[in-house]
Amino acid sequence: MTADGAGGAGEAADDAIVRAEGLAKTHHGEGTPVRAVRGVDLRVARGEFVAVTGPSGAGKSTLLHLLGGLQRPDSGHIWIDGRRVDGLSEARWAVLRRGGIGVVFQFFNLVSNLTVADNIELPALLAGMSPRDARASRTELLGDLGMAGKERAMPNELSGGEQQRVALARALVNKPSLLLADEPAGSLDSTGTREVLRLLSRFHRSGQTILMVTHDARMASAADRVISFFDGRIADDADLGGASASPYGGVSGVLDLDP
Ligand SMILES: Nc1ncnc2c1ncn2[C@@H]1O[C@H](COP(=O)(O)OP(=O)(O)OP(=O)(O)O)[C@@H](O)[C@H]1O
Repeated sequence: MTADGAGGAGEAADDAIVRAEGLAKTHHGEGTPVRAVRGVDLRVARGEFVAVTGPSGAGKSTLLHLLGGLQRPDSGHIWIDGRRVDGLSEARWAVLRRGGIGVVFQFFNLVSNLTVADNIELPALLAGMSPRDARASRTELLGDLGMAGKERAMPNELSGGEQQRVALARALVNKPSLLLADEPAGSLDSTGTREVLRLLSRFHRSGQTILMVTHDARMASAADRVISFFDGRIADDADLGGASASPYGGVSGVLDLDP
């Protein structure tokens, strides 16, 4: 095993951005412990767009939290970009999320006393981007998300959907090798969903690896691959054959969201 724990012959040839083996997590809240993730093996190749779907309570968000270092597995191993990460400290996970992993969750977690512009630029500046490049990147992302002109707004002046888009822009500003997204259009109307989907598809076409949890079949059908999660396990893993090569996903009418 190497110093960072990524051992084994052939490791260097593995183009997986994410690899997990035997991942398990039980939540000990009030009442009976919940076995949310029960032995998951997963491999996401560089450049893939993977959707994770499944019923409420299946463990999808827990899986994403484990892969983003926001919760710790009880057992199993995780590699990100070939590097073993399940033993990393909180601080090292934070560094990884700042640089290599963009995370956008259902709750936007924007900094309430910073403007939209500052919320998006902050992670870029923390990762060492020049103020000029951070500003340019922020302007492009806000334009793509239909939010140009909202730079100086405070998060509490935005609708939920707008906050969601700012959170997505913030997650993408550092061009992370992996985007983890939990219901990235969860609170958006059909127009907002369409914008987010278009943006995700565009980033994916330019090489962005995306692992997205969604309840929305329209969102899922934009992915290359759909994993059905059930009772803490992968119940099905279907390759859609590069569906997202089309800007609107591979399923006819996927973006025909309006009633
Ligand atoms: N912090 C926690 N403490 C206790 N139980 C938890 C905790 N987080 C999740 N759970 C439980 O673990 C199970 C899986 O939850 P999780 O949020 O991962 O499922 P999900 O598939 O993402 O659901 P949803 O689609 O409703 O978001 C559920 O039964 C949930 O109640």
